Formats: sequence, structure tokens, C-alpha cells
Amino acid sequence: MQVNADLRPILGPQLVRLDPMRVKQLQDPLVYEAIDNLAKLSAHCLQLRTPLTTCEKLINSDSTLYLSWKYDEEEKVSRLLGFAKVGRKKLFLYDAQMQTYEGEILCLLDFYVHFSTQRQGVGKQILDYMFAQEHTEPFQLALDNPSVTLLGFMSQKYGLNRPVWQNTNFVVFDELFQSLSAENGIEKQPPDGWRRPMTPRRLGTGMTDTRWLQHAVSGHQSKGNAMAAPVDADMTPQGALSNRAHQAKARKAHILSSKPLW
Ligand SMILES: CC(=O)SCCNC(=O)CCNC(=O)[C@H](O)C(C)(C)COP(=O)(O)OP(=O)(O)OC[C@H]1O[C@@H](n2cnc3c(N)ncnc32)[C@H](O)[C@@H]1OP(=O)(O)O
Repeated sequence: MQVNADLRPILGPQLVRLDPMRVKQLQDPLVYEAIDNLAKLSAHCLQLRTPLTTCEKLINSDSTLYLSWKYDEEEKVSRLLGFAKVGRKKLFLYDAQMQTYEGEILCLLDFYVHFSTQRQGVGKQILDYMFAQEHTEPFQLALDNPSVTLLGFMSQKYGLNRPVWQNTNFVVFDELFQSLSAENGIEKQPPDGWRRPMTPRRLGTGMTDTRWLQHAVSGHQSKGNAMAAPVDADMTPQGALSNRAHQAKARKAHILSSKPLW
């Protein structure tokens, strides 16, 4: 996303953290427009009608935008390369054994690298910077309705290949639960803001069958939602145009066609 101006005095370093206050302080229509346009590409890529991110929404939210950009000395233009929007949300989670957890967790809400710059390490740079700034480990991140590309990315770049889909369409990784599990019979202290309810919420007859979760985790090739398989569904030239709406629809159809739990 090109801007015919030198944004160095406005944005500073090439990886920049823009919290709502900082976005408001930018007061620069050119930057606002460029960020909004990049976010529109992200939405287009995911086949969403409305962008998940706009500067106006950012100013009125608790979310933080991590932006990668660079100034081209020769052409005297600035280019926005990509962004990650994160925010802390209170989530109610199940692990693969249907054990329940509740807590505030950092969520990746929107993540996009300009199509001309993908697969050149920009996405990893943005997330590494974000993890350092947020003092968070990759396994502690929840993904909001991730694309197949993002799951492949997390698997390849951070070795996280056991996604646990939640019925809210958030995905967390099994390592998150492992980090909370008992060691040598002694319960680890949960991180701040976390608690494990003493009695798991009872669903229906109270049976905690893991069938649905196992299917969702390992994916079902014939239904085209092989979530743990590193991006085999995304190898076409249009691969980057991952379709979250389609994935959600496919997951829903799969869930509806499965034998109910109760
Ligand atoms: C919560 C959400 O926001 S879900 C939406 C996530 N966003 C998208 O799916 C939009 C389209 N994709 C993108 O914008 C980017 O590819 C991102 C943001 C996922 C990753 O950014 P990049 O700069 O490409 O990442 P980076 O170069 O650091 O790592 C590349 C890795 O990502 C994965 N990847 C990126 N693009 C693809 C693709 N088209 N097909 C398969 N894997 C891909 C691969 O693991 C790849 O590693 P490889 O090139 O060694 O095979």
C-alpha cells in the first residue's frame, strides 16, 4: 500500500506499535487512508464484506495495531507492508478433554501482509515484534477464526500444530492448556486473570464426549477443513485468498452432519 510521502517523521521505525491513543495522535489523513486501504485488502482476501479494521474503529477500541512499513529512498514513497491487530478478550475455553478454562487472553483479530510482499518474512517479523511488546509467548495467543494460511504459518513458524477449535470460532493451541496442567501432581498457578472452574459446566446429560473436538482438531479431508494439516488446501496461486467465510461454513456443515453429542 503506497503513500506518496515520507512517513518517517510520522510513523518512526519500520515496525510500529499503534495503540488507540497513538492512532488518534497520528492525525494524518494519508496514513489513516493507507491503513484503511490495507485493511480493506485483508477483508477482501478473507471475503468479508466489511473490513475488520479501520482507524476509526481502532481509536474507539482496546485493540492495538502492529504495522510494518518502509520508505523507498529511490522512489520517494512509503509502503505499508502488513499489520496485525490484537486485543485482550475474556474467553471461555475447552481443551481436547472438554476441561473448561476461563480467562483473559491475547487474541489475534486481523493479520495481513500485502499480497506483493507475502512469504518474505514480514508476517513473522510483525508477530515476533508483537509478542515481545505484549510479553506473550506464541502458544498463549488465541486466533480469531483463523484462515488455513494462518494455521499453516503458526505451525511452520512457531511449531504450533495442535489447534483446538472452540465453538466461538476462536482457536487456541494445545500448548496453552499444557502450560496450565498439573506437574508432578501439583497444580501450577494459572496466569493472572485465569481460573479453572472447579466444576466444569455440564452440557446436556453431562457427558463429556470428545468426539467433536477430535474431528475439528484433526480435520476432515472430505469436508475440506483439514485444520491441522499444514496448508495443503492453500497451495494454488490464489492460495493467499484464504476464505474464512467458506471455512466457517464448511465447519458448520460438518458439525451439523456429525452425530450430536447429546
Ligand atoms: C485471525 C486472522 O487474521 S486470520 C487471517 C490471516 N490472514 C490471511 O490469511 C491473509 C492472507 N495471508 C497473509 O496475509 C500472509 O500470508 C500472512 C499474514 C498469513 C503471513 O504473512 P507472510 O509475510 O506471508 O509470512 P512469512 O513470510 O513470515 O511466513 C510465510 C509462511 O506463512 C505461510 N504462508 C503464507 N502464505 C501462504 C500461502 N499462500 N500458502 C500456504 N502457506 C502460506 C507458510 O507457512 C509460509 O512459510 P513458507 O513460505 O516457508 O512456506
